[in-house]
Amino acid sequence: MSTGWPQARAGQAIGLLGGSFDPAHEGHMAITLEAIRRFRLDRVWWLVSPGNPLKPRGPAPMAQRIAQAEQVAQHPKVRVTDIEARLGTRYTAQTIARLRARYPGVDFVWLMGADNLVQLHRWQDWRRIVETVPMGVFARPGDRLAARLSQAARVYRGARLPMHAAEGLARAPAPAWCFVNLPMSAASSTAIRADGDWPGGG
Ligand SMILES: Nc1ncnc2c1ncn2[C@@H]1O[C@H](COP(=O)(O)OP(=O)(O)OP(=O)(O)O)[C@@H](O)[C@H]1O
Ligand SMILES: O=C(O)c1ccc[n+]([C@@H]2O[C@H](COP(=O)([O-])O)[C@@H](O)[C@H]2O)c1
Repeated sequence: MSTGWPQARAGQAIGLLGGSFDPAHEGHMAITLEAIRRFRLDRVWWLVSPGNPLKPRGPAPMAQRIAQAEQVAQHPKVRVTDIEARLGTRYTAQTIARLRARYPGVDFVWLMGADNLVQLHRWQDWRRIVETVPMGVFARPGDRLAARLSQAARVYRGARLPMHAAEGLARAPAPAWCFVNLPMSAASSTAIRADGDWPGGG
């Protein structure tokens, strides 16, 4: 079980993949590995959320989601964490502010799928997030077009880096974001829960 604070040194580039992970699946791993490669990240931390503020249904218990995520995230550069539970945060803007204070000199990059870019403008202090950390956004089946047309993409269209500049994203001053087209994974927690393959699912 991942407890304790992960280590990071000043100068390192750390990707943050926040999620419900209810349960974790190959899609999470696919974007994590792509982020490490494209953005030259030293590590990716999975932030297992105590509960997405926009999702009405509560997730399976934290300990269960963490244990399952650790089975999926078998990679030396990937760390599953309960950081948000420790910090007592579930809003990303607050989490990022607290992490930056706790890890001075570390370059954090927020990672998410295209479906989350579509609704980013509904998150608490969403502009502060975009203006604080660079963001890597990953194509997801069905959401590519909506992501491009999203409010966040339109407001920050001038801050978008082309794919060939992705390796500089972590060191770029915010706002900066990059949309990554990759062989898309159709995996989703919703589908796994619907199949009845996740005991925490409802
Ligand atoms: N197949 C995928 N391709 C791209 N991004 C993904 C994929 N699956 C999850 N993500 C991204 O990973 C992050 C965490 O996802 P989350 O834990 O909510 O899984 P999910 O499959 O989207 O769950 P649910 O179906 O319950 O909404 C989100 O930013 C999400 O967009
Ligand atoms: O900060 C917010 O207002 C906010 C609203 C919705 C989602 N988020 C974060 O987005 C991440 C992805 O959530 P999910 O449930 O789609 O995996 C996770 O870290 C959530 O805490 C954050």
